[in-house]
Amino acid sequence: MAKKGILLVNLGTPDSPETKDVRKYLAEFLMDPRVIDVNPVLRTFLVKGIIVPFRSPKSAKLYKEIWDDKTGSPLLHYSILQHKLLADRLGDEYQVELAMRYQSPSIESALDKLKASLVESIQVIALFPQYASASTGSVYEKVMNIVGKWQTIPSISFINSFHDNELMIETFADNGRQYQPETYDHILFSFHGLPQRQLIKCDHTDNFCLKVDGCCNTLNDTNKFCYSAQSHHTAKLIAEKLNIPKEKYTICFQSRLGSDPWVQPYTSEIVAKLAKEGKKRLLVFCPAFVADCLETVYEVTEEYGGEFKALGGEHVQLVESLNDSPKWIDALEEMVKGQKF
Ligand SMILES: C=CC1=C(C)c2cc3[nH]c(cc4nc(cc5[nH]c(cc1n2)c(C)c5CCC(=O)O)C(CCC(=O)O)=C4C)c(C)c3C=C
Ligand SMILES: [Fe+2]
Ligand SMILES: [Fe+2]
Repeated sequence: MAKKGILLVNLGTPDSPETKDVRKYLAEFLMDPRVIDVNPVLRTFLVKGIIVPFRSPKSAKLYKEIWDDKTGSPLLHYSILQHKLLADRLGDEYQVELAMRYQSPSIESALDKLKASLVESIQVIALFPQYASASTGSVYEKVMNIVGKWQTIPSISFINSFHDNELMIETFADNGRQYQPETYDHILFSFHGLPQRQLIKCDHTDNFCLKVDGCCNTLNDTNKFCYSAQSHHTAKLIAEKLNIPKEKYTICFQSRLGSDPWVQPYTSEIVAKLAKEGKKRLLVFCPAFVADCLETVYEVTEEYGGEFKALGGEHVQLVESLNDSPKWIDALEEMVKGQKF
């Protein structure tokens, strides 16, 4: 009997922490028109002329800090575990493949495997809880470009986002609970940032995101695809599960690149403000990531942790990502089985 194909796709990571591989990764990633969304001439100049040459050696040093001798990049390591655990869970009726949007394993090679197995359908899950054109949108465009050239196109489905998935929220809450959030001075929900213009472009009404006061802080029918509003919603659901009162947490955005305005407030500014207010211990959730990666392990723990301590704080504790938690695999299984063709 024909199997059902499942394609899990995460962002991608360099093949090694060496500068040449980081350069190759950053060039592929940042030349994506959905990531650096400016005209092609300016994008090529910015990426190939400035960002890649200057950033690659610095990023390579950071990747070396988080690279494990045996398992390599945490992002790839946990993605491989998630793939294996989900495949085991789903059994013979399904064929599950893993791909990365950038670098390896490629989306092309994973789709080729599903094609060769004559799967009856393909369900694509971009592993980003909140929708952004630069992440989920880019994965789905790439899949459509490849599959669109096939002679026979199977039934295919995409999940726009899973920012409010109950089992995912519970997994983050369970991970946080073990640190006893009530013993921390303040809690941060730090999401990957996004240029503000990308929020505006995702607003199909053209007069809501960043135009109406508080527009991107509350999810509603008008802004249901807004990355910021979805992020706020995820954070509120985790905070509710843990009974964290509103005044005890802040939603913020990290990893800004370049000088254009990104979604605010910036995590670095919040960390500095909290240190100046005399807060000593921070607990940080990063619910834009389903696997620990450079942006969580290094940026939160080392970079923000260092900045916080330099300003008088004592400790920044990262809450682990979903990684290989059984409940997160339950969430993936539920997403797969809940999808009707
Ligand atoms: C959560 C989803 C992500 C969105 C949205 C996103 C947008 C985005 N990112 C950059 C620039 C960089 N991001 C980098 C690393 C990185 N980004 C995500 C996820 C999203 N990015 C992840 C999971 C990672 C970690 C990868 C890993 O190998 O661990 C990097 C590289 C690291 C560095 O040099 O600092 C850059 C650069 C932009 C410009 C952008 C939106 C427009
Ligand atoms: Fe990123
Ligand atoms: Fe918005």
